[in-house]
Amino acid sequence: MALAAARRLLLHAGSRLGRREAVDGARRFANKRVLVETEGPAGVAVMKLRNPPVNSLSLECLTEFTISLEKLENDKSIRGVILTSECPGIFSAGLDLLEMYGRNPAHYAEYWKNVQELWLRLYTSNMILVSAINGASPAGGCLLALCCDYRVMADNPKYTIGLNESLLGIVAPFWFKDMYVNTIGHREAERALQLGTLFSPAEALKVGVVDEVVPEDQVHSKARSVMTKWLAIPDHSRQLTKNMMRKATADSLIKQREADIQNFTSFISKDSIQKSLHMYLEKLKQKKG
Ligand SMILES: CCCCC/C=C\C/C=C\CCC/C=C/C(=O)SCCNC(=O)CCNC(=O)[C@H](O)C(C)(C)COP(=O)(O)OP(=O)(O)OC[C@H]1O[C@@H](n2cnc3c(N)ncnc32)[C@H](O)[C@@H]1OP(=O)(O)O
Repeated sequence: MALAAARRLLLHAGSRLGRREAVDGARRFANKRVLVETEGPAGVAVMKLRNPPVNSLSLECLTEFTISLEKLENDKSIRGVILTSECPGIFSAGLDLLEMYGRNPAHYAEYWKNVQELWLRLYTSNMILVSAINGASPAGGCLLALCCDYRVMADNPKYTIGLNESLLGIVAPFWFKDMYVNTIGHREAERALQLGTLFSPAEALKVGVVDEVVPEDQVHSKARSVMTKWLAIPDHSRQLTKNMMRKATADSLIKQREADIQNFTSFISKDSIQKSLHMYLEKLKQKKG
């Protein structure tokens, strides 16, 4: 209930801000953790995640992201979205570990419902989505990129991308796995999921996790030029084709959303899984020295 009220408030605040910030035909609206600007080719919005330090997908961030996407979907002048990050060196650190550790089952269920919601919206969006991956992109960060129609990644060997859940002692759910298989094929996905592989940009390009790797200072211009190419395709034929390619994967979650929430909740609540997450969080802390 509280979340629904927050959602209404944010939608309202976002539209007021959108009007107030209109300058020279470029428009912007912002929630605390997501900034949306329309710039560049007509009909294109740039969506920037800004949840420092690492753009982890906290419940608030997921909610704001979903609302921003909903607003763009409802704006018939917007045909494409470039998804990127405002946090230096990080695209997104994925799901927020603190939402999955040390909480109660009701919280886990609420969190997972919102993860599902964002995924379904992104994966089935009618808009053209291009990701400009300008930093590290593990697990849920990789998931965001995989939802896009095209992925451009910065050529910086410090940045890695992949579904690394197994390294945390957790398991990517079937719909993460399905999307990975759809993108890189069964054998590569099987290996990468079991090993929790985080690919360098060059490796990611080789296996097909990303479509293009460009020098870091060209990620945004390349994403824009890719977008221009995709915009040249009639919307109706592109959208019907996208739907044909993605519907079965999305439907398999839609058919069992409740069961999936329950699976997640009981899995993540297990002592052994909480212990693994604790160890992983400690490792992240120790890394700092
Ligand atoms: C058959 C049964 C199946 C049942 C299955 C059912 C359901 C499925 C169950 C579970 C599915 C869960 C799916 C999970 C998906 C995820 O996305 S999990 C998150 C994975 N993310 C990561 O592994 C990334 C971890 N972070 C890093 O590697 C690094 O932080 C970095 C992103 C590379 C950035 O490095 P750096 O710039 O050096 O920053 P720091 O490491 O110092 O981090 C800064 C602070 O941020 C905190 N942090 C980092 N990542 C996260 C995160 N994901 N969530 C929350 N917080 C994070 C980090 O701890 C630092 O905090 P402090 O400053 O120390 O407080």
